[in-house]
Amino acid sequence: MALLKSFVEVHPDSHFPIHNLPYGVFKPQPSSSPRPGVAIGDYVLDLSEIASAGLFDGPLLRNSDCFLQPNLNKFVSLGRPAWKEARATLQKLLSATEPTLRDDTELRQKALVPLSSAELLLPVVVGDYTDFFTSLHHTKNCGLIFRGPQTPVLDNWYRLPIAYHGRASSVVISGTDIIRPRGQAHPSGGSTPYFGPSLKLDFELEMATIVGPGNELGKPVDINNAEDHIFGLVIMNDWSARDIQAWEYIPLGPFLGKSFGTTISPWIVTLEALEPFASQAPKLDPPPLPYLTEKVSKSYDISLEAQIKPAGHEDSGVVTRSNLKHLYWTLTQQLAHHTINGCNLRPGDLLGTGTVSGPEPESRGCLLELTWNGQNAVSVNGLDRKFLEDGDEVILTGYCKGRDYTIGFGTCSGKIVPAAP
Ligand SMILES: O=C(O)/C=C/C(=O)CC(=O)CC(=O)O
Ligand SMILES: [Ca+2]
Ligand SMILES: [Mg+2]
Repeated sequence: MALLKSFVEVHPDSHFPIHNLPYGVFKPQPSSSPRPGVAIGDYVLDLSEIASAGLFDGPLLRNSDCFLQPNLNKFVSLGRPAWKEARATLQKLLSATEPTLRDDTELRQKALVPLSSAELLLPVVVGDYTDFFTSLHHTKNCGLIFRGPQTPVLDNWYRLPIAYHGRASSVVISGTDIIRPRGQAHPSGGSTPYFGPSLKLDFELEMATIVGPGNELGKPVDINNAEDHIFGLVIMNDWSARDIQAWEYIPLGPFLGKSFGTTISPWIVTLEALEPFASQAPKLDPPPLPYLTEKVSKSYDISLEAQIKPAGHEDSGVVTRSNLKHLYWTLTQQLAHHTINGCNLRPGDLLGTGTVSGPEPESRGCLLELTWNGQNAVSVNGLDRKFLEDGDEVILTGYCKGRDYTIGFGTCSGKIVPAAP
């Protein structure tokens, strides 16, 4: 690629260089209406202003009102040709050599909003949320902890990407407080369930696909077209109450132990921006059925990290570092499998990858694994943690490091506040 540089100054460590241009939804002022934007350095470019100025002048977006909406659902429904057109238009408008926006003081002042003053909102209306379970390391560790050493990973796991249907209503944007859930749990050794605030509140370090056009009911997505239905990715924290979960989820799966809150990062990083970081996906053994066999099987090299910031502390401490490339099933296999029975996906649906644990003990993606269900503590700035305490803030982040730039996701954070009385 020719040297791409913006007239907007971008710090070399910024997550948001001109190569990224992730999409979000924001309000420039508390009283403004929500509108789409892309992040560039320390600014958000207001796409409603760019559209109103007639600057989306390509054939697909010229007459579209997709950027005059309070969410990105319409834009993501348009599909890859429109996404590529928007990216080309925006990279040109923001480039150092293009005068249209650079030299129009009035438009620049309206359209470039400092990130520090913007309120970031959920980028899409999430109609449905599904969570997969595609890290072999996470699956093995959970199996050993919850089910013992006999068969920590069941045979079906290697044959299909296992998932459960999550709860879309409690998907929240980064920065939203998470109220410690109350519920039933089985006390060890006891026969009567305990009821009260969860004693084993955990985070899960995940990423999630934001679905693009989706499919009609009854018409599965072919595995080799599945990529056309992936608009981009976000970082996700699938908060989990391990005590509630362990007691309630046999035999039907996760329910109240997970549905009290799921946090996503505000910026959707597109597959176009991630393409330079695509890598060969792991070889599956046994080979998958034909409907899950893809001509090109891609992973992405995305470094992931979880930090905890205890109440009253200035600094956060890193508790784990992992990478999206550790996943066994690809994003496209997850998506194609989801539709194989005819189930329809809709624009803005959220498909969690599952907890992204790596092979080393330091790369485990949740406290359940890191502390082996509370048997050991991890150290956070000199404090011991087995599970999350009130006031703890969990900060997830992810990025791809290129030679001259970083493609980042920003942060996905949430603070635990005490349970309702
Ligand atoms: O293995 C279990 O019993 C439980 C696993 C989870 O809670 C993980 C889940 O939400 C899916 C994932 O994040 O991989
Ligand atoms: Ca999960
Ligand atoms: Mg959840």
